Amino acid sequence: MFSRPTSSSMAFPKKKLQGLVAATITPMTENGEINFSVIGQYVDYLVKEQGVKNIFVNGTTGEGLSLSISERRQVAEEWVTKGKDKLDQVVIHVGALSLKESQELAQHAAEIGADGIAVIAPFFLKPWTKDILINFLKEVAAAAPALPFYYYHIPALTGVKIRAEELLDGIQDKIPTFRGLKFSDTDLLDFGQCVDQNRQQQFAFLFGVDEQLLSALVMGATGAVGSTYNYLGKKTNQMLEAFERKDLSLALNYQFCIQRFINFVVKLGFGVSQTKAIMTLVSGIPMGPPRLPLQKASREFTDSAEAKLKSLDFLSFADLKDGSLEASS
Ligand SMILES: CC(=O)N[C@@H]([C@@H](O)[C@H](O)[C@H](O)CO)[C@@H](O)CC(=O)C(=O)O
Repeated sequence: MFSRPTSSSMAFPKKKLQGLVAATITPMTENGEINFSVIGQYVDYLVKEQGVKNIFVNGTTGEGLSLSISERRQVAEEWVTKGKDKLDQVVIHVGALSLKESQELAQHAAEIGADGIAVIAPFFLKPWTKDILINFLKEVAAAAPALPFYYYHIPALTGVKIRAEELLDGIQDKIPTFRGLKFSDTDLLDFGQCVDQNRQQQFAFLFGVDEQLLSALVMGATGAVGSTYNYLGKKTNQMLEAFERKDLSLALNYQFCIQRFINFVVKLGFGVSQTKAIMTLVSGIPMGPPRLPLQKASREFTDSAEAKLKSLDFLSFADLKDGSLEASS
């Protein structure tokens, strides 16, 4: 299944991770098994229909922490294999409660030729200080010494509230492979200070709250990782282009439009299950149900989301593929 040279013999990718990064969904069958058969089609959809060429695998959206270690390895391999010569970068989230498991996944990511690894803070027995968290991350990063390392900051889910700004202070002395931050939090003071205090570094600052991306771009975000880029990648890329051209008014129009959709679904109850249902609807690729403890999105949710997407002109009726509703009944 491995189709790329091993990373131990490769230098870091020359290009900094930037632009949109889709936090991939892990497609599943109705029986709850991973549906590897649609991943090739999923890659093509992201690249051709959404203009998204970077992915973040086995993260929150990918239900990475709900998969077994063996499943995580297989999912990572499938994305790397199917993304070869099509995707720019494949970053694998290898965070786990067990340091050993995290190291095993990091090493595996290097072996299969992934472009980077990311790690969340362990969230059951938690690190309570910056130094302890750094020690954990350092041990994981050391298992893949040739891969760029990203810290995945998502305090609302991990419960680890150590500020990213504090963590980044001197981080490369401890973790030489550190290349950036995936910041999934709404604290723009913390995010802005991460950028401001590390201007001399070439770090990637990847923002993870899709509905607030424009504000983060103003603060210096160099890219974004998120669930909505699976199906709103094209729209968000238009916002990025407007921002690049310094057409802030147009960029704001795009952001507001995206916010209208996210605001609508958040009020209905929005999470990974709903992301699976929306992606099935928009792409026509069956994403299947989520794994317990998550519950499948209701038919009512999907119908409302579909109506909203149409009213915002995010898809024409022709964009809806046959059978696209099957996973949301
Ligand atoms: C809590 C959560 O799932 N946040 C999403 C966002 O993309 C989020 O779905 C979006 O901003 C809508 O609220 C991402 O930050 C998660 C992510 O990047 C991942 O799946 O690893």
